[in-house]
Amino acid sequence: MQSQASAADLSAWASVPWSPVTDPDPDPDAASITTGTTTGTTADTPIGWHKAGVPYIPSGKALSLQTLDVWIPSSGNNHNAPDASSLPHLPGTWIIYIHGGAWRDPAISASSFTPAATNLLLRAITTSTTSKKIAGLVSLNYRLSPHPHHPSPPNDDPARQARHPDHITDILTALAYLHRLGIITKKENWILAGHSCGATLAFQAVMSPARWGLSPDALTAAAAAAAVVGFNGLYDLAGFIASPPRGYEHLCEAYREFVSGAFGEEEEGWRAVCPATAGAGGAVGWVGEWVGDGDDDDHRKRGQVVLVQSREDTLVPYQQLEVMRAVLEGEERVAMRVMEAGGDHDVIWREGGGRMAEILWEVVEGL
Ligand SMILES: N[C@@H](CC(=O)c1ccccc1NC=O)C(=O)O
Repeated sequence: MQSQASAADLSAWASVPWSPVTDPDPDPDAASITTGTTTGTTADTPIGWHKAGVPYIPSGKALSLQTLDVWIPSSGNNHNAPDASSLPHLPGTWIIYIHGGAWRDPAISASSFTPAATNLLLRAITTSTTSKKIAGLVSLNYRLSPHPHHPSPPNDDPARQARHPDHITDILTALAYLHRLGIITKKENWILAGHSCGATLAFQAVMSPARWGLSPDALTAAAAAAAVVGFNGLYDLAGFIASPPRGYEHLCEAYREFVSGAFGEEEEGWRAVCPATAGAGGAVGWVGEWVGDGDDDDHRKRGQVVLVQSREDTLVPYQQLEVMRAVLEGEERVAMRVMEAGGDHDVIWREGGGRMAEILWEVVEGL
C-alpha cells in the first residue's frame, strides 16, 4: 500500500524513533493489558507509541514547522518499541488533527493534541474489539504567519513568514505524505478535525486546491476525508469583522489583525477563503469538490460534518457555528451534526482533552 513512498519519504519517517506513551492516570489494581478485554492500565505498560516531529517534506527540506506527530495504539502485550522505520499496520480509522492559534500563535502547535491523543489511545486499547477501531492519530504543524506580539521564537524564523495559501499548502503537503506512506488510503479510512483556525483549514483542505492556485493533483485521492469535525471553528471572518455579535465587539481589531496577517487586507479575499462564504451566491460549491457531484443518495458517498462550539467561548462566538450550519443545512450531500461542548476557547483541547476525544471517538464509531 505504501508503494508510492519514495526512499526519501521512508527515511524522513524513520528519522524519528517511536517513544512509549503511558497512561497518565493508571489503574492501581491493573496487572497488565490484554488488548480487547482490558479493564485497566499500569503505569509502565505503553498504551501506544508516538513519533514527534516527523518532517513531511523529505530530503532535509522541511522547515521547523513542516512536521507532524503520530500516535498508534499498542497492540497486545508488546512493551518493545516498534522499529523507527516500521509503518503503522493496524486496520481502522485515522484521525488527523489541525491545531488553532489564529494562523500565527507560536505557543500552539501539533503537540496541543497530546491530551486528546492520549485519551483516544486509552479508549482504543481498553474498548471491546467489536467497536470500530482507531488505527492511529496524526497532528499537523504548518507554517505560521508573523505574530506582532510574540517575537519569540524569533519572528524571522522562515517557518513564521507564511501568507495564504502557505498554511493550506502545508496541510495538503502533509496529507499527501501520509497518503504516500499508506496511512490515509481512501475516503473511508480517515477523518479530519481542527480547532479554531484549524477547523477553517480542515474545511479548506477538502475543497479543490485550484481555489488557492495549487495544483489539483497535489492531493489526489487523499482529498476526501469521510468526515470533517470543527471545534470552536472560524467560518465567516468577513462577517465577524463587519458586524461582530454582541459581547464580541472588542475583538474586532484583533480579528482584523490576524486575518490581514494571514490573508491580506482585502475583505473579498476573506470571503473567498472562508467555508461559510466561499460559495457563489450562497451555494456551497465546495461540497461537490469534496464528495463529488453525483446525485447518488448512498449514505457513504455523503460527507459528514460535525460542528462543535462552546457557548462559553470568549474568543469565537456561537454565531460562527450558526452561519456555517445555515450554509450546510439543506445540502443533501452533507450529513451534519452539531455537538455540545463547554468552557472557554481552548478548554476542549487543553484540559485533559476528554471532551475532544469523546467527540472524535463517537464520530469514528458512527462512520
Ligand atoms: N492566541 C491567538 C489568538 C487566537 O488564537 C484566537 C483569537 C480570537 C479568535 C480565534 C483565535 N484562534 C483561532 O485559531 C493569538 O495569539 O493571536
